Amino acid sequence: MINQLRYIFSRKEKVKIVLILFMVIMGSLLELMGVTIFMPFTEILTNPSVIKENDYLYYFYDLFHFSTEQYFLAGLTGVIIFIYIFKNAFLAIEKNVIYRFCYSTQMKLSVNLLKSYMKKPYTFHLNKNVAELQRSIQEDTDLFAKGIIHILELIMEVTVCAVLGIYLFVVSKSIAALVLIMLLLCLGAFTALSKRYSKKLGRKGQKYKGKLYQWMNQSLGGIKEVKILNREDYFVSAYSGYFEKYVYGLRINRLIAELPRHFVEASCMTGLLVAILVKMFFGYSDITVYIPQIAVFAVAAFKLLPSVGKINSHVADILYSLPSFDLIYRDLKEIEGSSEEAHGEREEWNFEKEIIVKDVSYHYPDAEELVIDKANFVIPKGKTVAFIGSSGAGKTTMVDIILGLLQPQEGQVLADGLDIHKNPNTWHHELGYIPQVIYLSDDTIRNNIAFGVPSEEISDKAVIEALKKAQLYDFVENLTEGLDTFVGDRGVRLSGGQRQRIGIARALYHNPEILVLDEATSALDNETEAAVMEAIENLQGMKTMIIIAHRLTTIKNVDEIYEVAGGRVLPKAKEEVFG
Ligand SMILES: Nc1ncnc2c1ncn2[C@@H]1O[C@H](COP(=O)(O)OP(=O)(O)OP(=O)(O)O)[C@@H](O)[C@H]1O
Repeated sequence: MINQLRYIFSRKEKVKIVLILFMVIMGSLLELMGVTIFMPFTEILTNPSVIKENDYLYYFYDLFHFSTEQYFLAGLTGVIIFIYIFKNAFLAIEKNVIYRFCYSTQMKLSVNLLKSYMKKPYTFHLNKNVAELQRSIQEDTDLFAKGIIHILELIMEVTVCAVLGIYLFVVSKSIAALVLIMLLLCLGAFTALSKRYSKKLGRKGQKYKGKLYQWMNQSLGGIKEVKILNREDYFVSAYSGYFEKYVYGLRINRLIAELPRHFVEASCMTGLLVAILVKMFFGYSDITVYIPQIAVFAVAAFKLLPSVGKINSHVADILYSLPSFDLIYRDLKEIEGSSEEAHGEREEWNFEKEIIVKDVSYHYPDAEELVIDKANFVIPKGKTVAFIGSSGAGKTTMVDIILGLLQPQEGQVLADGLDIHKNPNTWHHELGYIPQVIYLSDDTIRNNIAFGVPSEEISDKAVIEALKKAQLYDFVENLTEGLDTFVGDRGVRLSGGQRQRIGIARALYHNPEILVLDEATSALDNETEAAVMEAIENLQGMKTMIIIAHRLTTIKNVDEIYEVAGGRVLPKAKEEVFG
């Protein structure tokens, strides 16, 4: 764990941790002062003449020229009040510093994880469940922050206990020894229990939390199909099943964390009282001799016992959050260096001539069979090329390779000699991509078209131009709020064809040289499909276009057709395709 923390925290944060530890030790010393100050207080209360008998007390009595013992006691009361106010103010500030540090760490890790996941190659996302990534970004970073709080609080409690323990030992060795033995026994037993169960429970909790996110996404993401098929109960029961397992783990871990507190309190109180009785029967019989000692022990016990209970609780909570420490460390380390930043900055580059696909072969990381086997073809600038083939033949795979999302195991894709997989940032600048299902965010039409461009940098002129080319401008112009119209979550307030054309406008916003279209014909009716295709056909000749065709009717006017079948990508004459 130490190595993980050393890796996760920056130099500046490590300095902050040292400062926090210093504050923690200061806080513990203040706690000690709060307790020790009661010893002279109770002594003077029971026997005022002690002021003159005790050299230290008399020194202060004389120094401040107190005329009576009552005034001295009043002065001492003032000091105690001050110490308590100062101590509690200091502890409040200390907590604020700890919380600020931990929650800003949580924010930093969450943002870093999101950024790192987004920078990972496309293949990383093919093998990952979105729910798991959501959980890591949200829940694991939350558990990490809580884990750090527990570690700092554990150090705080241990210091308090150690300092108070030493002090009690000075006051009365026999009582302190007995209490200490009781405490150590309790601590040992319960720490062993948490060690055995808490980390395991944490790992399971992490797994179930991922499942909860997954079922939440599935239930609400597919709400249309769910409602029509009346499958609400199925999704709710799967969700509640995982929640039951998740809360079981939470409950057991909380019990492991909380039980010792009560056990420790009961057993230590017993130890303390038995020790006093033993002293009384076998030592001096005059109970007043013990009053100051008992008072100190009472105050100390008041502080010490909850602290010991909390130590157990923190240990259990730290162990529960360890799987999140592991995950964050592993993910940040794995991501380090493999992000696409390694591909460097975008260069000034314009596509002028052709895309050459040269001996390209590809298989998915977890499969051996080649989906694309030695593909060779050329797409000249300004031409429209369609890929046809049966479902599962590899059309999308071929296009994803051209998009630079999938890196072929063999061969190259060269655009005017530029290896697109070595220069993805430069390449992507020339591309516009229109997927089958357009992802629309719950935002305005303007922001959905400029997608990812900060509001103040959006050019309305470019948005309108893109809408016109996508043949959607008339529709938007007639909306009361025009470009400011909200489209609803995933564009629920738009029709399928409108969503598709927003996708086209989005791809055109940057005025890219090459347009890649995964035809969404299956989702559209004939009339809408015709409108969408008309928008696309209008762009022919102006742009280089690559179309994944699902219906032959839509590609009558393309320049070239390639058929993907059995891993091969071969040109097809139009006469052959259309008979
Ligand atoms: N992430 C993946 N991991 C493993 N195999 C995959 C993955 N994605 C696709 N495949 C497999 O690769 C093959 C080609 O898939 P691809 O999506 O390219 O076909 P397609 O021609 O575009 O099909 P469709 O027309 O149905 O969209 C299929 O057999 C598919 O099962």
